[in-house]
Amino acid sequence: MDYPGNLFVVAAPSGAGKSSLVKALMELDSRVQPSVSHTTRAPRGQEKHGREYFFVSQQEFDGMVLAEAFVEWAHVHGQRYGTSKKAIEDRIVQGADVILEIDFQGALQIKKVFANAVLIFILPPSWEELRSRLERRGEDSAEVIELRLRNAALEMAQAREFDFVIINELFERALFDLKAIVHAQRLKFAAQRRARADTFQALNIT
Ligand SMILES: Nc1nc2c(ncn2[C@@H]2O[C@H](COP(=O)(O)OP(=O)(O)O)[C@@H](O)[C@H]2O)c(=O)[nH]1
Ligand SMILES: Nc1ncnc2c1ncn2[C@@H]1O[C@H](COP(=O)(O)OP(=O)(O)O)[C@@H](O)[C@H]1O
Repeated sequence: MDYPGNLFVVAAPSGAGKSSLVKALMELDSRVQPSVSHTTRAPRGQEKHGREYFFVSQQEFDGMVLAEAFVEWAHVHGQRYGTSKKAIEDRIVQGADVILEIDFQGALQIKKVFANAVLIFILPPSWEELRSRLERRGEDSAEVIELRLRNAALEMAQAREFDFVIINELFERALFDLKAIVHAQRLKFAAQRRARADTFQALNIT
């Protein structure tokens, strides 16, 4: 499938800094729009329905799975999370670049459906720093933090499957890398689309 917009997928273990990086990228680059996922987990302090996530019940999530409303969904940290078709398709058809913050299982599913999706993995500089960021964020209980750290090893083992890996040690440096990847890939895909359109025209392919 080919659309005028591009898909960027960012995955990382919890606490590596992906939400902060994606938020900062969107402030710098208005062509990048978020995909808002559905989840069965409860909202955290400042989170709003429809902004960070659509917070739904298990039954609502089941209904969406049955209705084939998701491009991908997965079990993560004991909850379910999914990207709806609605969250991305309209926007990439209109030429926007959509960025998905999802786990590695979802990222690999997306790559199967959208072969041109750009997969970016964010790594923390060390285990100590990952733990301390989760603790400093202060949003999760001690048990939830331990679960997320246990799952982090499995998630980080998937980093090699991604197109790009960014180490988020210094925030500004990691943001620069993310911005550079998005800009370079955008230019690459635009050039490919132009070359294909020119060739189709030259060969009278309609
Ligand atoms: N597969 C999939 N994973 C998602 C989706 N939305 C969020 N996630 C992932 O679920 C995990 C937990 O997210 P969240 O509860 O917001 O915690 P955080 O990553 O610590 O901020 C993260 O790895 C997210 O990237 C989605 O739509 N699909
Ligand atoms: N490079 C960094 N250096 C120090 N702290 C960071 C850095 N990047 C993010 N953080 C902090 O780490 C915590 C986790 O970041 P967050 O973006 O919520 O991670 P994720 O979305 O991957 O779970 C937040 O408190 C955030 O402000």
